[in-house]
Amino acid sequence: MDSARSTSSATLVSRTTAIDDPPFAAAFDALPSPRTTWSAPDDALVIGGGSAATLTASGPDRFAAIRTAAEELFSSGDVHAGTEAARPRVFGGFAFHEGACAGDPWSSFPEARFVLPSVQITVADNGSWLTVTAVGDDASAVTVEDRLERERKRLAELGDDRPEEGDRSPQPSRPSRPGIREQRRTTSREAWRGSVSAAIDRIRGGNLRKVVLAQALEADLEADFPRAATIERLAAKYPDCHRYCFEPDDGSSVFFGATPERLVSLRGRTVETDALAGTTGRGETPAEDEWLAEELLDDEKNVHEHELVAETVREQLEPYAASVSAGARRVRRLATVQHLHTPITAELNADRHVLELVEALHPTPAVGGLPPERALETIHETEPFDRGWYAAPVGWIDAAGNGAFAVAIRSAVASRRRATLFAGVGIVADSDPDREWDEIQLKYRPILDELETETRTDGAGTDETGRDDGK
Ligand SMILES: C=C(O[C@@H]1C=C(C(=O)O)C=C[C@H]1O)C(=O)O
Repeated sequence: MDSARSTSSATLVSRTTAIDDPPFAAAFDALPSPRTTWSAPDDALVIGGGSAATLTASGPDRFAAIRTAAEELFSSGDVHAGTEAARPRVFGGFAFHEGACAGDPWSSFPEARFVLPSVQITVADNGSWLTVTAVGDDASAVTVEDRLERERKRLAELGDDRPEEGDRSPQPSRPSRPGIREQRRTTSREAWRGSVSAAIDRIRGGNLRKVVLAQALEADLEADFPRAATIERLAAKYPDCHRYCFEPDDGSSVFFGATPERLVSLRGRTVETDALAGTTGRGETPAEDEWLAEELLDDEKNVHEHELVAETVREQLEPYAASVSAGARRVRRLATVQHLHTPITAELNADRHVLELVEALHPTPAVGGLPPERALETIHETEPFDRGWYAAPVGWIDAAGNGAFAVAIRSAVASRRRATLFAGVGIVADSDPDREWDEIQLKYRPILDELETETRTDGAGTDETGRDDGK
């Protein structure tokens, strides 16, 4: 049954104060669960803790249900945000499809869940801010302002532990990477070849144009998974990506990642989105990188795979838009892979809520396929694991219905001693199962590099495939 549940009932009270730049890991560790972090190249860094209100929903109507619940939550408010970046926003995400959160490691993740943090740290271009928010009959300006002052003092004490400039005394080091004791794949190389061939048969049979097939990799960790340190390292390594982390209510695990793919951002009537599909590796040298990029731009199979996405995104936006325009196709270079990328912008023909666009666009053929129903059927029949929030929309919504959503790829769920990683590839008629297998290994690298004790520098994935060829 579909459901929408909100723990909010009455007024929202929110107060913000300017603070010194907080030490990320100490601030993250000091906040209560459920914690959220969000940062993007054109967005402030947010670290949220606790919940002033939680919106959850399930079933096919989960997008509309969250929208209604968010509109209700934001319908009345006593807000002194001080700066735009610290205005009340709910942060969260959706399951890839209905029923995707049934099994491990997703059982604590609802099919849609957004949290209005009770304490939020915002690091924006114009400084750092601390916000306290409460919702409900007993929320009052006095109690929120009291709490703000207490949280400010607590945070300032964390900041006191930082070295003075020029202080050369030994500093506590970041927790190191946990190390991997054992890895298990959901899909053997043989099973993969079989699934890709079957998908290609469907495509050649005319039923399907493209399908994105994914795998999961379960890693048992040698030491506890260091949440804050991992998020910090991903932020340093992937400054051009959307970085996200979401804890379920019980804080028992965390879904996190650094994705190059924006699903949609809406500000007023201006929409920005990306078509991102078609992949090659990184070279050993700048010249080799260039050569691989040129080859990718000219490669018929990758360009076809990419154009299916770009065309579909444009078509899906058209009913909502006064104008849609696409930039030139280019190559997006990341630490371990390079992708074909087309930036797409649109002006809407009427005021819309960002979740209307999220629902219209998800899943794009970059993570689902074409036609969507056939692709989803193929995914269901093929993948032996639950996608959960992998490859689904994650982001934020504000009171005006603006928002920013990313596609949650290059991601994993980690509990104390276990991480489950996800990666997928687009299959078209002339895909080669072994090359697609190799591409999946490259797409695990951003997360795997944060779990293994030794970081490799070549980015080619040979170590991983060499140790375990998936048989
Ligand atoms: C599905 C993933 O990536 C998607 C698939 C791509 C491809 O097939 O070339 C490229 C980028 C993403 O749109 C993933 O990383 O898990």
